[in-house]
Amino acid sequence: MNGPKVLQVGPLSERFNRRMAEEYAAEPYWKHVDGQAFLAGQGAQFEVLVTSARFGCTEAMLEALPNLRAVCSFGVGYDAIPLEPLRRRGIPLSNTPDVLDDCVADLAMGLLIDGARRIAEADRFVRAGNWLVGNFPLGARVSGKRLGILGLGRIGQALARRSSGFDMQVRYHNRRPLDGCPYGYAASPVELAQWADFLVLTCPGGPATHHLVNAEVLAALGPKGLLVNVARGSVVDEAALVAALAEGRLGAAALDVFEREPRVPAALLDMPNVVLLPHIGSATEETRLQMEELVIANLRTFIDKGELLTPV
Ligand SMILES: O=CC(=O)O
Repeated sequence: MNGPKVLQVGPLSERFNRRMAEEYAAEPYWKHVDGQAFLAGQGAQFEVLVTSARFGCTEAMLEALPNLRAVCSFGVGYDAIPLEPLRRRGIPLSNTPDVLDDCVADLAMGLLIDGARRIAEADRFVRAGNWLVGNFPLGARVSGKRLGILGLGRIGQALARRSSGFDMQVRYHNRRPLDGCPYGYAASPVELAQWADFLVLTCPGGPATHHLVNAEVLAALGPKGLLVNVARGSVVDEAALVAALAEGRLGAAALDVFEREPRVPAALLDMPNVVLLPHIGSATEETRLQMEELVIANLRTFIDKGELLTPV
């Protein structure tokens, strides 16, 4: 194929990998035993980097790509991609916004209901034969409760819309209040957590939100509070979360993301009041296909017009 040489950092679906190889002759970086050594010899030929929220890339990789002109990433978060070197070199980055909002918001709602009504725990109870011995303990009501959303962006707003079907009151915290927003604004994460029954994290990851949910926020959420995280593990001080749950200072947690994925703190594995998912927010057939199409649409637009369709 004529056109810019493409380097693909990590494998996505087989369908996507095949398209990248057949239609764009993309070089599969992950197949090189010593990727950095490969780039040291061959890096100068690549002009476009295709990666994902999960694989990201390192500063060393960017340095070994002196002719890089664009980065196209699969996923909405880009905290695994070093932005400063890209900005310095004027290299644009695209992500896949909008197409995954509904699925991530659906999962947040599912986790919220699971955490409050103890669905996964009740399932384990039945499977273990415990129903034959006694009744399952009561959960917490979902409808009519107070929903605090930390990060009212596109996904947070999709969640807020869903919560209206459950007659919930909604408040949020962002760095600044949103103009014309129908929901109440809390001036800090602590203030939001103090008010909320359920605190759901839908903010971006990265340095600006690192450990935004700390011991103080968890204490404010309290022994009846539920924390739901579909954002990034780095937003929560995981050690403080484990301690708060272990000591009964936080009611429950329902988590799709962790600080050191795929590693989950061992202490959480044995806690009945914790729901643990393997980062599946956008993981549906329909949404993943749309995300793939959007990566390819960005790549195509860059090849044809020298610009990206959904630049960050
Ligand atoms: O976590 C997934 C994403 O950022 O899309």
